[in-house]
Amino acid sequence: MQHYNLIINGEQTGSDLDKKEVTNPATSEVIATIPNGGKKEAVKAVDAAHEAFKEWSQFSAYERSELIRKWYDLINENKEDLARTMTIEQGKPLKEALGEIQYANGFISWYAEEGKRVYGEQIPATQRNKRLFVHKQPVGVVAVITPWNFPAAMITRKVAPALATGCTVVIKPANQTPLTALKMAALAEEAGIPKGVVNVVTGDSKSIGEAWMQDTRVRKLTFTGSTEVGKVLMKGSADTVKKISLELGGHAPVIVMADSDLEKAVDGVIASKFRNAGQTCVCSNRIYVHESIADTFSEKLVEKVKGLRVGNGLEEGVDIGPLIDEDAIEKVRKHVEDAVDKGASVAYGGKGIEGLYFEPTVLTNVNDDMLCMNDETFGPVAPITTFKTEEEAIQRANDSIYGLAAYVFTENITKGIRISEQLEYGIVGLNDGLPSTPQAPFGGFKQSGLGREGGHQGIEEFLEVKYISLGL
Ligand SMILES: NC(=O)C1=CN([C@@H]2O[C@H](COP(=O)(O)OP(=O)(O)OC[C@H]3O[C@@H](n4cnc5c(N)ncnc54)[C@H](OP(=O)(O)O)[C@@H]3O)[C@@H](O)[C@H]2O)C=CC1
Ligand SMILES: O=C(O)CCCC(=O)O
Repeated sequence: MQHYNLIINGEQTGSDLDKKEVTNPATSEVIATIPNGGKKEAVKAVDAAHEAFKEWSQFSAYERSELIRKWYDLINENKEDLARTMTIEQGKPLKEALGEIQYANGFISWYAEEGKRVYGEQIPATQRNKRLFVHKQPVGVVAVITPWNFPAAMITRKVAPALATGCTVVIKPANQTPLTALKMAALAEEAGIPKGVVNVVTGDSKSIGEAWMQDTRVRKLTFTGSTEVGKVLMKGSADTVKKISLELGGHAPVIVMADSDLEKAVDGVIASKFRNAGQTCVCSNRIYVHESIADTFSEKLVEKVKGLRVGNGLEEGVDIGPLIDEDAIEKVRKHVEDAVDKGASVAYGGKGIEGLYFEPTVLTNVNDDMLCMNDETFGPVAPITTFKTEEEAIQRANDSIYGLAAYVFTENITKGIRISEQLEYGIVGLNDGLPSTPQAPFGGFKQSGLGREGGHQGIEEFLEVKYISLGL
């Protein structure tokens, strides 16, 4: 079995530490071990990143771009291996893992270019003898904490813009899926990105997080994960007043209007709901269908869901892999049981399968009091409820503490825009079940987070604005 090391200051280190096991959720086999790092390693990583910042921040944007682009090329050359590693540590089907590597690399290629467009400004002065300039500078050392559901893309969506601006990073990938991240960081070294610019620490998340939150040299935290941990990190960052970006939980509503193209709507829900076995924060969680088309929509959805194959993600033709762990299965089971107890019908699926697998499930006759309509299921369950009017659908869709993604299906584009504008969500897929893309801003309203990742908005999160007033 392979043992992976921490990457600090360009060195593979930590083989003397206690080990944590990484398991394959498809088989429950231990596939690798990683160091159980803690405060000491977290501080060493910041030492390295802080030192490396002095040089890396002085590279020109074009020099950094060239190295970041080499990293892109190496990831591309190694995409099959990275995807396989992802499937065995995370569970998602190989075709989806490959798609994620390409998506992740999309952030690298996009920000390799966007770093060249960090423009300043000159502001007209009041007096003749003054010149007013605005510069943008990298914030400094950035702490990056990522979840297990997207082991590659959540890293690059943060690290690529950070590196493009001249920041250096200390990364804590999820301990359940650290291998893809460690391999990608090793490729960054191989690409010639200077030592200390990209550091990775695995281990005791609480100690590592606390060390970084308390360290005044860490100027920014960027996190994707649960709202609960996001709040802990937000509080922890307050003492040193760090900049923070948080990409937290979601509870995406889907509104299917009576005039929607049903094929498009069903395909959109399949894409958004069953991607990564329902384990994304932009997965549709609540499906509001106009009462006049609800039966037809449900029948068509069930027909398509029947065609989804569940199994080990390494097998050809599998669409839905295992969930990440026993807690995830338990949560999904609880949501289905609660819905059935409160009157929902199981139109398809509804049960766990041996191991960490759960049948893709469609529930009908769902109401707003059910757990699945209020709490992120993070599993392959599609709950369908009906509505009578546009106002009712919008009001119920907005009735959530979350505000990450929402979806609307209608062939009337005026209506589609009108509804999209009223939804209190950071991302709206209008006749589109997969809106995420590197060049567009990703992030949420309300308790779904702060800041944006992706797009030109995503690079601003890593920049400080400096105003220089020149007296002539
Ligand atoms: N927005 C999103 O994309 C995601 C949302 N979620 C939601 O959150 C639920 C729980 O998932 P879970 O994986 O537990 O998410 P967490 O928020 O617990 O984990 C996300 C990351 O934060 C780390 N972490 C956990 N606690 C701390 C801490 N005190 N200080 C610093 N870092 C910490 C984790 O480390 P480690 O786990 O390695 O110990 C992991 O790297 C899911 O069921 C889902 O509802 C989950 C993942 C992604
Ligand atoms: O936050 C997540 O669940 C991962 C991001 C998914 C996406 O980029 O579409």
